[in-house]
Amino acid sequence: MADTIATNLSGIKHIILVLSGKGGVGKSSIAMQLALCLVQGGNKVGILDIDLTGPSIPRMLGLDGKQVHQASSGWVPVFADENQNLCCMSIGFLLQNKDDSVVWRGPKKNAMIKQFLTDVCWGELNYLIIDTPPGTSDEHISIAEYLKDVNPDGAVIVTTPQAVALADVRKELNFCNKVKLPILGVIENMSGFVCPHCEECTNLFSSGGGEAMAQEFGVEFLGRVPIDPSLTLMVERLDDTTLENGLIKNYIESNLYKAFNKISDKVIAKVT
Ligand SMILES: Nc1ncnc2c1ncn2[C@@H]1O[C@H](COP(=O)(O)OP(=O)(O)OP(=O)(O)O)[C@@H](O)[C@H]1O
Ligand code: SF4
Repeated sequence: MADTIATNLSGIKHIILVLSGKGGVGKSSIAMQLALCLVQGGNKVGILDIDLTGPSIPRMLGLDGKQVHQASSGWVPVFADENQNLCCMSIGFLLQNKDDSVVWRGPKKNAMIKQFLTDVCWGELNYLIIDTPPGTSDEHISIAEYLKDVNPDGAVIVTTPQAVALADVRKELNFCNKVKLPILGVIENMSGFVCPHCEECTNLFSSGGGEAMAQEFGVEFLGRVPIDPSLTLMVERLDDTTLENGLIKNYIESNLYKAFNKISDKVIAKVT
């Protein structure tokens, strides 16, 4: 089994998981932004969305309603751009209707995740970013187990400045230590609101919690990402425009890119 996964993923140079202790902290947005920064830097990138009950990657990349093509060699992931530099796989592409819900027990979820690793033709990629569900559930335990023989580079942990999200992240850090998944660092999302008029950053909640927690656990603090309402607008306005002319172009002009590009450089430095 492990051999099949290792063989199927052998063209991928780096595997990075994105985790969060709590839902809604922006884990999928962070996975998407990391992918966009890496593509912008000239890399070939894949996103695997293993959030089986709440897949958000297809919507975020404007790919809702797209279908996965079944080739003789396996599932062809959905490409988000004409140049085929960003591809993704999600349960969302396999559901008849995007509002269908997946109510599966652990074994069925594990089988699906394994199939994503063995049956998707990922080909040659510089990076595979794996977006996970919130918390530490069956999906996390199985992905850590399935990837054991391919030595993933590690996990990026996403939190927000609120104390409750930080407490949940502690559990996530402990989980990584338990399954021996290296921790690449912590990102504090929704950290302050940048005024669209003067670019002054106002901290709506206490700030610095993510950094303090990273210090306490001896892991790197990768940086802060501000709240930027244009992120939601960017995603909502995605239509048939190509990724380069739509999402990537708008993204690199936004405040988020300014903050995130530095974070993405730190992640690259950690894995290369
Ligand atoms: N920095 C940000 N600025 C503005 N909006 C943001 C930011 N980060 C995330 N959001 C918005 O917050 C919402 C939740 O984000 P997202 O879906 O990425 O969270 P999540 O942690 O993956 O959630 P879950 O795993 O529970 O589905 C989305 O509408 C997203 O657009
Ligand atoms: S931060 Fe400055 S420009 Fe923005 S709303 Fe406040 S006072 Fe106005």
